[in-house]
Amino acid sequence: MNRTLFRTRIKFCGFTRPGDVRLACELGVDGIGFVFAHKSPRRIAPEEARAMRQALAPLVDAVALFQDNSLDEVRDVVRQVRPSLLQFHGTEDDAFCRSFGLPYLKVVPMGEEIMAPHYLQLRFPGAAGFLLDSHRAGESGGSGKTFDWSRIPKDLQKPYALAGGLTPENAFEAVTVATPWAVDVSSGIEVEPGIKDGDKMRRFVEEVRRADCHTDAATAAAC
Ligand SMILES: O=C(O)c1ccccc1N[C@@H]1O[C@H](COP(=O)(O)O)[C@@H](O)[C@H]1O
Repeated sequence: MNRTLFRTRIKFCGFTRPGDVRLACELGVDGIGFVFAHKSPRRIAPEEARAMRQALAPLVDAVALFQDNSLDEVRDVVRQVRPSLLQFHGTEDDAFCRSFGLPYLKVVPMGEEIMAPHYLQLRFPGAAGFLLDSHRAGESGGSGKTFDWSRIPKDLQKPYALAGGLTPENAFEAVTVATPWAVDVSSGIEVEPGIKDGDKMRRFVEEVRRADCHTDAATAAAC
């Protein structure tokens, strides 16, 4: 991909407080994630997410994150929260993921041997993109652990978001090494699960933008 003028998209995930959502939007984040996965310490009720959605700035995606939630649970979130993007971390198949009529990201667990890219494409033809996270299939995401970025297949046929253990300290390297479409972070910008740290959020965005200027000589000249 020609990365001149390219800007790595940033998603911050696992919000529980409207003030954190407002600050993330002011920092220029592209997506705000709300977690509905049962095992997560960041899990919120649809009613809470609905209230927090009001804090989103225009043109910022509200992302609803699930991990093997039931059809009715996802439907209820879609109805109440009106997310613009869904993110599935579990064993959901393409038919399930696309049945809500919204674009979705399917998580690829990088904690084990991954499917060949052409097979991923065949399994999830309806996915808007993939999200590469460090856990193994069946384990929870949001682990705060990185994986070996050199294992990312070169020929993924859709845009991908890089996740797993990203922090302000490694965001620059992550973007320059992996050149993802987007980065997604939860624990690396927190004081504790669900409680975001304003300074970490700001430094994370700064580091991604610094990397965007660095990855292409022409872009660097413009930055
Ligand atoms: O954030 C969670 O609690 C969570 C729970 C279940 C599945 C995914 C979860 N979060 C996602 O996990 C990755 C990486 O998170 P981290 O930065 O390593 O903490 C990211 O996509 C989160 O959206």
